[in-house]
Amino acid sequence: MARLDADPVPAEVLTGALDNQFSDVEGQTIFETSRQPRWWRLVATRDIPAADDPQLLLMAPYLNEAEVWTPGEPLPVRRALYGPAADDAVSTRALVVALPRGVVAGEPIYLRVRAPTTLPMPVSVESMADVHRKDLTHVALRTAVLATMAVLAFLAVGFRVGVGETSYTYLLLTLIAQIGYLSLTGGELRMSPVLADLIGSDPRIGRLLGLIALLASTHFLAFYLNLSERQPRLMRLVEVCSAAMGLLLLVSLATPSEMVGGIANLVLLVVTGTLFLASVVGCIERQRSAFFVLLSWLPMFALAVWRVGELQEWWPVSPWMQYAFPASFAGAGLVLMVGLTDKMQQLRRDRDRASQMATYDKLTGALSRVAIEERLRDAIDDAHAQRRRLSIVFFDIDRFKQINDQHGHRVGDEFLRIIVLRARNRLRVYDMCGRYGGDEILVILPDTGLGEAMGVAENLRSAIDSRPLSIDGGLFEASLSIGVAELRQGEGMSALIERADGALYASKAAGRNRVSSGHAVATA
Ligand SMILES: Nc1nc2c(ncn2[C@@H]2O[C@H](COP(=O)(O)OP(=O)(O)OP(=O)(O)O)[C@@H](O)[C@H]2O)c(=O)[nH]1
Repeated sequence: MARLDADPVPAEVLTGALDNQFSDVEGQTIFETSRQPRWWRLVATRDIPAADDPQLLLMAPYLNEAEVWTPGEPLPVRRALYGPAADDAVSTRALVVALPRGVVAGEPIYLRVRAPTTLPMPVSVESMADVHRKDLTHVALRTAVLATMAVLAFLAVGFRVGVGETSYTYLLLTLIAQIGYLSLTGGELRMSPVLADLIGSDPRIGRLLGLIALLASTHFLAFYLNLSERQPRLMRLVEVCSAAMGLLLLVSLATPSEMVGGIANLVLLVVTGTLFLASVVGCIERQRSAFFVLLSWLPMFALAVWRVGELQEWWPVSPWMQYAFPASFAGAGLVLMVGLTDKMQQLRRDRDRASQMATYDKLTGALSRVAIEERLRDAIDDAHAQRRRLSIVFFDIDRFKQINDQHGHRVGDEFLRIIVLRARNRLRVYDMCGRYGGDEILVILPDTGLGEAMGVAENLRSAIDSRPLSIDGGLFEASLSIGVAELRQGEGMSALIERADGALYASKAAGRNRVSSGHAVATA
């Protein structure tokens, strides 16, 4: 292969008069860095008979356009992925030009190539049968990748609506922009003639979609890694990069300049490096989400480095890249979707644990003060609405302070725990028991009148008084002072508790270890 760094009129080139001005190019890839049309000369090293039905292929063309003069043909064949020069008879894998007379070794084929972006275009010759066979594989692979991403995008919509989590919107935006970018650069977009006409050959659109994908995925990953809290300094760097990307996004709309692409690549490098560093640090700190990010990014990162090497011509262009790169996008989307769902589950577990802690008292397992008050409020509303009876029992351990002072807090804790356990064992399943204060316990007895409630209270008192508590091998006498009150018509929670509390203190005042009702004092 050889290249001419000029664009003379075709007649001059085709006569071979300028052949000595062409410079040889190694490998089999057209890699056009100039934005001006340039001439290429391809010379076969062996004969290819016309019977093989040979076709010249220019792979992964994206926006590149080629005019091809095959031997013996006075007029060129024009080929492009989009526009009037597109050939719908073959897939978007390559620009295909028939070589109906076959190829004779040493005979030149001239190409005039216009490349609006710097992307390598490997060249090969295949039989028509091979073109069709490989086209089928190409379409199957590309469809699998794009369909996977589309399914992930649908799932992201479902999760966004179902779970109500904003980060799914960023994931959705990332996927949509990536699908757009891939189908634009891969040529699938031409299946929609309207879209193809509208944006098909505009280099700004690819850049724009690439930037949107990058911006959305950066936002998503920063949220996902919880960077603002865990690594605020890296977050600031990511914010600066995001602002730069936003600016580039606007600029890329205004100008098709290559500079935008160059700067965008630089920002991409910085932001990728930052997020990569953040996820490595996260992994060292055993942050679950960081493992997911690393898992999803490593293949993409490795392929991006490989691609840069190709673009820098450090190594030849690999044909599998046009499948591996999109597949890594789909893989990353899948891993992140799983990772995000895992995070949602973790959040739910945390929330459940927090709610469990807020509802139950850790030491005794009884309801917390907030929870027992809430239940009492509901029970009172029900009792008033359905004209049913409701009573409460309020008890306090006698001389509990002494236990703490003489035997220590640990024994005191165990004392409290056993008393509440015994009390709960004497209650019905629908009675509710909560720790109201330090050693004060409130019991709600639905559908219960004062007389019956006094019986329950007496039962509780004797459950503690009748048998000493066994703690750490020692036996401890314990007793309860109890107040009972039945809900009166129109009475609210505070008034009811106040009456039960008053009765409790009446029990204390009368010598402890006894049950009192809202009015009278009952002796043990
Ligand atoms: N071990 C332990 N002690 C607690 C806990 N919560 C409160 N207390 C203690 O319980 C004691 C409550 O004392 P009071 O009810 O005021 O007095 P008392 O000694 O029980 O005397 P009377 O109630 O008058 O019979 C205080 O010494 C608190 O420090 C707890 O969770 N664990």
